[in-house]
Amino acid sequence: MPEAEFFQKLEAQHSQNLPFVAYRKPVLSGNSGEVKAFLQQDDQLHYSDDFTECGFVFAPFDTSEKAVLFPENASEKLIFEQVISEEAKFSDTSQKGEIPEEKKLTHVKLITKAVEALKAGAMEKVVLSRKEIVALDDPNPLKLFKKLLKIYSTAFVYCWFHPKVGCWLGATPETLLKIEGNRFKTMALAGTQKFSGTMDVEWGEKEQQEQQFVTDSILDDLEKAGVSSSGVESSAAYTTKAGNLLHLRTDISGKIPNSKFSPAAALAKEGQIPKEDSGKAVINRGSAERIISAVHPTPAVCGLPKEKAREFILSEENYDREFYTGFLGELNLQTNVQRSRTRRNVENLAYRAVKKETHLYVNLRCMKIEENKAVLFVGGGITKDSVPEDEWQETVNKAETMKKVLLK
Ligand SMILES: C=C(O[C@@H]1C=C(C(=O)O)C=C[C@H]1O)C(=O)O
Repeated sequence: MPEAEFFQKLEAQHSQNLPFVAYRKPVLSGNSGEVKAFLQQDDQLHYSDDFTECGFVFAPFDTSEKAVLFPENASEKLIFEQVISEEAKFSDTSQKGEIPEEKKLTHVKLITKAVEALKAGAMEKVVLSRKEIVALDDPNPLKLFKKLLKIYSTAFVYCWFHPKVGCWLGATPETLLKIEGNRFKTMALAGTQKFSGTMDVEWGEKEQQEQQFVTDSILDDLEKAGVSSSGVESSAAYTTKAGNLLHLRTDISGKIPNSKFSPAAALAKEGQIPKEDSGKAVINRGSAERIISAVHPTPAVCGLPKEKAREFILSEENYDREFYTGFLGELNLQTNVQRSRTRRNVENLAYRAVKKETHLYVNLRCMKIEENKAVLFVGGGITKDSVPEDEWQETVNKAETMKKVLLK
């Protein structure tokens, strides 16, 4: 579909106050990327019960709250191919968008309190965040989405709207979980410094340690979800760029086990679902739920130990994160896999395999649009070695990702 038609349809959807999401996955090679959209046909609010549904999911940070779903069978799907040109430059925000001193004092105070708790051994890491409000001249979310598409080609870029929930936009560098068939991928992303023209940088002890916490904890959570460490590969930590920032990243991948931990097989045995449904597809869908619940929220956005950090966040942050540090993306979508047309494959019709794919991202570098203002959400990992002033500056740097498309 031509780009102009894609955006006309989205504008029409938005002006009718109907739910939609438009998004593009990171473009890591080549010079084009697919921009897709789900346009829900009415304004009903659907939820995902257990991540076995098919569609686009938008989940909050707080796991006690429900994840919103745009069901695939209740949505029109659109797609266009975006040609990636050299990353467009928008305003240099470093001198603009003054933040009131009081905001800084409040955040520094919160971090100081956390460092004391960390030094006393209450936790090993806690991720603390804040929100920041920027007035908008033009709050049209689709215009902002177009700008995000242009400047952040290696991020997952999205614009999500539901009249009963709100409007969110973001450009996140972090995958929560990708599942293709019986293979999964995830990442441990933490540690931040400003990009100053080179990827060849040194990382301090604090950053290396906080990133290692994330890697270890994800591996641990996977093991608890039935993915044994022998089936998991993880890379060495390396430097990756996200907008004007650098992070430390470890890639983790592996095979999802079936049978033993399969809720589907168990249900079939108990006669709760038909025997034929205890097959692989169902098994893997059950596994998706188990893995999502095991890893989210990772210590990249919550902390360690997870429950203590979560309690600290909910009681001390003093605002509602809503969907920031939640996750979003494609859930159990069918993709056609073309296999070679060998005689055996042709006879077995195996050249037209259908795979289910789930691709979820952590909702970071994001904002909520409310009438004539944007509410930005930014945070960072705190350990006992954190310097409160530096942690404040890190949130200022992170806020630039969204400010680049907001400020003139
Ligand atoms: C919490 C955020 O980012 C996360 C925290 C990071 C850190 O503490 O260094 C780095 C990347 C993200 O995992 C955010 O962008 O708001």
